[in-house]
Amino acid sequence: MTYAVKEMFLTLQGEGVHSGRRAVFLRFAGCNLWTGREEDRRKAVCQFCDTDFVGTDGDGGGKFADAASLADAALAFWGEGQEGRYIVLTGGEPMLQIDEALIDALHARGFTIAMESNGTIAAHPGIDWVCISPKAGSEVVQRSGNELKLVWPQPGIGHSLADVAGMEGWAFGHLLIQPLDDPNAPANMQAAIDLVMARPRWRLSLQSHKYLGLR
Ligand SMILES: C[S@@+](CC[C@H](N)C(=O)[O-])C[C@H]1O[C@@H](n2cnc3c(N)ncnc32)[C@H](O)[C@@H]1O
Ligand SMILES: Nc1nc2[nH]cc(C(=O)O)c2c(=O)[nH]1
Ligand code: SF4
Ligand SMILES: [Mg+2]
Repeated sequence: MTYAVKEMFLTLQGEGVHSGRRAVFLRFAGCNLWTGREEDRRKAVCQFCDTDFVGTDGDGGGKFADAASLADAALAFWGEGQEGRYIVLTGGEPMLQIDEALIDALHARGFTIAMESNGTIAAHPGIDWVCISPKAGSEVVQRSGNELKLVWPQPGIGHSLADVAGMEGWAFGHLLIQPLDDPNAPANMQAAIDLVMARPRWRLSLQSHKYLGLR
């Protein structure tokens, strides 16, 4: 299997429970909820994406012929040291490309594997930390995992508290609300705070890399 990778880089995980953790980010090309082209955004299922995942032309990106060469490249980004090796598989939608061979190759190199997914494709069982971020208008089939990270407010979910209550019945270890980053960011932040104040099982997740000037 060949893998199409948009970019790879070493940074701190900016979001969620592991925010602040040193991590290699492996961003796969392509998504099933948007083509990634601006002219298609308004008709996409997911319309608020903050990420360029088109093509393989980013730093550290490319087409990798097999799992071993991709895992070797990821290890090179981590650098020296065996402790705490952590990789975040994201995209685009990573479950379009993740397979057993890649999971095994990353584990063989000592990585703990995290994934950021929209949940429309069942998560690979070998992933160590599963983060699912539901998108209004899509069918979330992956209703269990480590963290559920709901972008808020979200037209279609954001105005229906029943949807939020329903998600509280899913099998996640942590429930997180992440403010929608768009031109209404200040109001979105307040809406996210209001939701967490009203529903104490949820906690606020900030995209800290954007405040820190990290990738
Ligand atoms: C770019 S997505 C890639 C992984 C996967 N496709 C997904 O949606 O979970 C990574 C994370 O960024 C979040 N995200 C994307 N655009 C955002 C925005 N404008 N504001 C806040 N979070 C956003 C997603 O919900 C997801 O949790
Ligand atoms: N620093 C940093 N943390 C992140 N957490 C999730 C991200 C993503 O785009 O999946 C992301 C990202 O793009 N950068
Ligand atoms: S599902 Fe994820 S990668 Fe795809 S368009 Fe939405 S936020 Fe972007
Ligand atoms: Mg991002």
